[in-house]
Amino acid sequence: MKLRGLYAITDSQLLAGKFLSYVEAALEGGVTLLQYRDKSSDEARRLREAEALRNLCERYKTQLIINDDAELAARLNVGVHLGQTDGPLSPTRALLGSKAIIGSTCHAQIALAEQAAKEGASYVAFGRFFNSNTKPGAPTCSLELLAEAKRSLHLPVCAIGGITLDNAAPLVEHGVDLLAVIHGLFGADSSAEVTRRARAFNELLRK
Ligand SMILES: Cc1ncc(COP(=O)(O)OP(=O)(O)O)c(N)n1
Ligand SMILES: Cc1nc(C(=O)O)sc1CCOP(=O)(O)O
Ligand SMILES: [Mg+2]
Repeated sequence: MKLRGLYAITDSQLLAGKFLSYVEAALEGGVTLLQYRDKSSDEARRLREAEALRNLCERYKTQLIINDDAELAARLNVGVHLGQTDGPLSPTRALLGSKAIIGSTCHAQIALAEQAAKEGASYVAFGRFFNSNTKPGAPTCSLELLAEAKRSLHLPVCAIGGITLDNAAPLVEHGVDLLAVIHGLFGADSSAEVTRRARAFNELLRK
């Protein structure tokens, strides 16, 4: 499967009161990967929401990825995204199996991406590229690193951090496969606007 397109990531605060309607609006506009990102420790709610997302994703033929939590991903038989402090990649690959999508945060370091590739990552994520409402303190990454990543790695490359329709084009020009977006997608005033934005992100990646 080709991993290229919009990578929509949920945010429990931003989506409060409109969680499923906004996610469905994004799926309507086209989403290659949907990440469930919830930093709470409310296990019951996390399971309920992740199951609801899995059902939606099945309807729209979108792949669901769970942030941080390989056990929950294994329980739902979906993919996982791991940061540098979220646990080792190789045992997660063994747990989820060869077909599961596993992503790895590599900040601005090609060496981290090479290591992730060796350990079985399905894609590598670099960021942050712009000012981020969601994670203002994330380390920064340059556009030049993307071109280097495309040259030296044989995995889909994902960009994250402050991405909007107004600033995404240079990322695509530098070879990005996946645009990972929270606020620039779900910070919209209406579900119709979420769908419009999702379509427009995909349009950028088709060029
Ligand atoms: C696609 C994607 N890229 C990077 C991250 C960040 O992961 P991490 O560094 O573990 O930070 P948290 O998201 O867990 O706060 C991501 N989630 N998704
Ligand atoms: C979760 C996350 N990780 C980042 C990284 O650089 O690793 S930036 C980020 C936040 C992405 O949200 P927004 O699109 O609202 O900026
Ligand atoms: Mg994490």
